[in-house]
This record gives sequence, C-alpha cells and structure tokens, in this order.
Amino acid sequence: MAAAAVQVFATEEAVANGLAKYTSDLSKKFIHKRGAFTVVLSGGYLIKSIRKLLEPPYVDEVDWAKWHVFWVDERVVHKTHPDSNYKLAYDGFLSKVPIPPKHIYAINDSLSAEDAADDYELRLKQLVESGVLEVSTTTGFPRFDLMLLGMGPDGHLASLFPKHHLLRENQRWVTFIKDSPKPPPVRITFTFPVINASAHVAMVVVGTGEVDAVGRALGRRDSSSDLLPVQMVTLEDGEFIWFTDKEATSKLGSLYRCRNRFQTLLMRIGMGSFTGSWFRKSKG
Ligand SMILES: O=C(O)[C@H](O)[C@@H](O)[C@H](O)[C@H](O)COP(=O)(O)O
Repeated sequence: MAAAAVQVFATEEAVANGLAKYTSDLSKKFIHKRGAFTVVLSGGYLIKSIRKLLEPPYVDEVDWAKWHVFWVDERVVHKTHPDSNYKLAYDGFLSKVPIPPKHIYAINDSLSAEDAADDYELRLKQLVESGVLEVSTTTGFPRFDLMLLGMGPDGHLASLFPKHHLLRENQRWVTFIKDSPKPPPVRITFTFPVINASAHVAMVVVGTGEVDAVGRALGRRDSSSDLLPVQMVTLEDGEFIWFTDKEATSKLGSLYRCRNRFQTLLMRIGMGSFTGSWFRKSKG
C-alpha cells in the first residue's frame, strides 16, 4: 500500500516557498548520491509555483549544471508556439538558470505525435544506457528523481484524462493522445507506470479551480465511482506529496483543517518541522 502525504500551506506564496525548499533539498541529496538530478516538469500553473527556486538562497545553492529536465507531457506544437510547455518553462524558469542546454530534453517538434512519442521514449532509453536516468529494479520503467506535477479540475495529470484508454497503458514509457479534452488535442505524455516508478512526486494544487477534484482525491473514497487519474498515482517505492493551500483544500473535512492549524501553531512557536506538518493519506 502506497501513501500520499498532504501539506496544506496557508497561502500560495507559502506553497511556492515550501516547494522550493523541498526541490532544493532533493537536488542536493541526489547530486551528492549520484552526480545528477532528473526533474520532470508539467505545464500549467506549476512553472509559476517553482519561481522561488530563482531567488536566493536556492538560486545560488542549487548545482544547476547537474540538473536534467524532462516534461511529463507536451503539446505537439513548435517550441516557439504559445501552447508549448517547453516555451512556458523556458520563458518562466529555464532561461533564468544555468542548466546546460543539452540537459534540457524538449520533444522533437518536427515530428508527428506518434513519432515524437517514439523519439522521446528512445531518448529516455539512451539516458538509461548512459546512466543519467535510473530504472526501477522491479518494473524496468525509468525512475525519475522528482516529478513536479499539476492537476486539472477533472483530476487529470500529465495528459492522462478521466476515462481515457491511455489510463490503462502499461507497456509504453511515452505515448501520444490526439483527443485531449483540454486543448490543444494533440500531445505526448508519460504513462502511469513511469509516473509510478518515480522516487518523488510533488503534486502542486493551489487556489479554488480544483477544489472538487482535491476533495474527491483526498476525501473519503467513493467506491461506486471511477478513480480520478490523480488517484491512480500509487508509487511503487517513492514519496508522493501534495503541496496545496487552504483554498484548494477547502472542501476537505475538519480533520485536515484542524491538523493543519495545530501544525501552524507548532511552527510559530518553533516546535514544528517541515516534515512534521505532513499528514498521511492511505491510498488503495
Ligand atoms: O500540458 C498540460 O496541459 C499540462 O502539463 C497539464 O498536465 C497540467 O499540468 C494540468 O492540466 C494542470 O494545469 P493547471 O496547473 O493549469 O491547472
């Protein structure tokens, strides 16, 4: 049984600070351990959520030369197109830190969706060969150090949408979709076995847009309904943490709110540690 930890911050600003510290700590840990840090980004609001990494102390502490950056999903458009997740990340984050360009793995935007998915999967396999990317010893799927993900109001993550057949894909590392309900329709995406092989997944959800999905994902399980895609994140051997704020969790029960208030008090009087404020939600 895998567990998710839920961290509820008072504000979006506090989420951004917490996420920067979490990412910077993991970056140090993995670079010390194996000389590289493999980070997967999503599109959407996530890029704004990681902005504090661009500020002191993190911008100076992080060993950017050792980062390797990937996308959990990408729209099949040119890299300069306003819909491109690469462009979003480049303009808002990657252009501001000294990550070597050869460590930034954008999709090949001259290919069709089918070929771009094949090409991306092949490049991941080459990175496994060269030792940059680890693999799960149990499943053989690639094991990224950290995935920084967002969730949509329908509970989707990456380009894995409710009731879509791609939710059941269990062979491919990277696949394509041509009927994404969120525009644009044509995309490539990591599959669940890849997401679930991760060492760490941070699910970042702030504001009121996703309150219903957060309530369903973290509230009492309704066995009569289909699982939301986000509920299918069950890491084999990793840490799954929600970074949320009060608004996003406003539909959760009083237990969540009480525990968070108690933790905030402990932190104010200097007795709470960051990890101490997490509370565990059993999954499965
Ligand atoms: O290409 C995309 O559409 C994104 O990668 C997608 O998976 C995103 O992360 C979620 O839809 C959440 O998006 P928001 O943060 O904008 O709600």
